[in-house]
Amino acid sequence: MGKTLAINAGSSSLKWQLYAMPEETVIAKGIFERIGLPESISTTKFGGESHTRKQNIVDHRQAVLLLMDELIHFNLIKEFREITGIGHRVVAGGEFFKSSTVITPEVLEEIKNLSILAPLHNPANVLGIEAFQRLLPDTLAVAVFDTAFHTTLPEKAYRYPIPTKYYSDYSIRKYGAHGTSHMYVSQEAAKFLGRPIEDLKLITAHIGNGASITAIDGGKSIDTSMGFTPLAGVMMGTRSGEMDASVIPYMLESDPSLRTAQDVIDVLNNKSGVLGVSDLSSDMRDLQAAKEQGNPKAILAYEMYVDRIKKFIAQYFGVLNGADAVIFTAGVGENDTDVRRDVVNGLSWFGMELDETKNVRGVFGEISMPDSKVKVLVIPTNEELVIARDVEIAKQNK
Ligand SMILES: Nc1ncnc2c1ncn2[C@@H]1O[C@H](COP(=O)(O)OP(=O)(O)O)[C@@H](O)[C@H]1O
Ligand SMILES: CC(=O)OP(=O)(O)O
Ligand SMILES: [Mg+2]
Repeated sequence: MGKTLAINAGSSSLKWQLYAMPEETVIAKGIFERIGLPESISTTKFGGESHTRKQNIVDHRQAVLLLMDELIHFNLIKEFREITGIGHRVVAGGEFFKSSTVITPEVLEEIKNLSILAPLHNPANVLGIEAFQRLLPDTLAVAVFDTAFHTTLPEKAYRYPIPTKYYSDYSIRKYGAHGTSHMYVSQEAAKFLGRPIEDLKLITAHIGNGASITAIDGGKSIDTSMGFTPLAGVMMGTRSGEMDASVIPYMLESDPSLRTAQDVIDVLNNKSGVLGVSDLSSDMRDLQAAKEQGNPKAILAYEMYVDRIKKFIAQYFGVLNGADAVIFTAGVGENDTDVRRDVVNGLSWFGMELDETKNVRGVFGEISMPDSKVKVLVIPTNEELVIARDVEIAKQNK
């Protein structure tokens, strides 16, 4: 019973939804974008209204304080204690957290220790958790891990082909990310197709600022494109994705502005991907606009981006030995009709046939032809709903 707040702290954003539970009614939702950059934007939506404000927000702690002010200001809650549960997205749970967990001081300590596995995300997740602990010290708080859904990966998929001691002594392996989203959209896809998920082979493409592709067999993740950290896999807004590891020491040797391995990783995490190749922006909307104007760097960045997504989907046709459906989700996957068209048409040999008339913005469900061997679906993700549901389970177990 009561109101539950679901917090999805990304590297530069904080998305939130306030729910009446257990009815799962959304009372309000919003997003703080461009945290740490000039002109941060906050948007709050409730009862058909939308309020947007521009202000400088230095970190996730300040975003939490502003969020609580807004909830009171817009009369969405009268006092803080109406919130009886808070769910926090945490990207890396390592091998330690296999499912959602009530946050205790020991749990928070462990989440901090796991920051090496998600350097852009876990520190932001921790700031969000700590800010709420100060404001609502007695409220049930639950951590929901991106990695939990991928704990079903078989060893052949999660191990790297390096000496065994690096796994046994240092836990170096593939952990994946975006698991909450891959799980949610795969379950929604099964409902949409009217088939039990146990009978389905699915490839889910979560393409947002961060992006990952997952192979799901019978509802279980069996391979995924992100790795030890969310740097691996496809090319992303600011991240390189897969590349030859030998480049790392060579960048260090050849560029005098780089002093440590961490400096190189910062370039690969924050200055690469679409931003690095286009020299323009990490945002797909900006890239599309520049591409329309014939900007050659933007065209190359776009072609590389689509190429990497195609290759990972093609790989997972191999891992699964065929698939019933490919699902697009997240900011780019849900909105960018060009990316979907070019990926699907470039994989037509695998049995995907796009229905151009259905491939429009805001579409939900099937965008393939009725007789397409592999269905192509667009399913909006909802990580916040899964988070709120896990808080509800924790409330009931209290
Ligand atoms: N209409 C649109 N067309 C193309 N891309 C879009 C559109 N709307 C959002 N995006 C892309 O979605 C990205 C954000 O996706 P999102 O899933 O919110 O990412 P994250 O959770 O990683 O911050 C933006 O960087 C932008 O590139
Ligand atoms: C793990 C990850 O990349 O998350 P996001 O897409 O929210 O940055
Ligand atoms: Mg996201």
